[in-house]
Amino acid sequence: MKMLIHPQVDNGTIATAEGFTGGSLQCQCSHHLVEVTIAAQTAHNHVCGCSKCWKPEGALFAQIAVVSKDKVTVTANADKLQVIDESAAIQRHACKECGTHMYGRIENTGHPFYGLDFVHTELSKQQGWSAPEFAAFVSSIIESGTAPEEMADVRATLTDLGLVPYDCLSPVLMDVIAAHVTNNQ
Ligand SMILES: N[C@@H](CCC(=O)N[C@@H](CS)C(=O)NCC(=O)O)C(=O)O
Ligand SMILES: [Zn+2]
Ligand SMILES: [Zn+2]
Repeated sequence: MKMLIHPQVDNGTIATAEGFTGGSLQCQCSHHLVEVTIAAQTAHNHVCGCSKCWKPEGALFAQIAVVSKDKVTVTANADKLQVIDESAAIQRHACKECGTHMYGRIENTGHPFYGLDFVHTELSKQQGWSAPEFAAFVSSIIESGTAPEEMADVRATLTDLGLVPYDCLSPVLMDVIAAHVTNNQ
């Protein structure tokens, strides 16, 4: 049975636009919206099944990509942002009013992904952001209430959508982490 994964991928993904140089993200408030401007194309876009990443209402997965933190600026209503868990590796800055996560930043300079921010490009009106490539932390959706019996359908749906399911990150990103650990011993 086909499962609903996330509105950005359920009906096919929007292709990456060549020459795309960024845009802005808005939170879901009806007024005084938090706005984050991203002055670059994103990379490693994927859907994430972990319990910590923000998902729109009803979605099984989050949609998330990375971009250099130097390219990320809060351009409106920054006072509405708060870090939801100071102890997490990814400091997720969320709107206090609507709960939308606007960007996640790694502050630990020794982290393999230090320098990258995590952003939900579904919050942008612009089209052409890097397209989702894979599915991460698939088994983790069980921690948010999906029955283990449904996992075969979830994995088959992801595969049909061209999003290879992984239970951690993609091999390319796992290699980045392993190389970082090795080079810092
Ligand atoms: N099974 C856990 C996995 C959480 C997890 O490790 N998430 C990954 C992908 S976003 C991560 O890198 N987390 C770091 C963090 O949340 O700071 C859950 O669902 O809560
Ligand atoms: Zn908001
Ligand atoms: Zn996640």
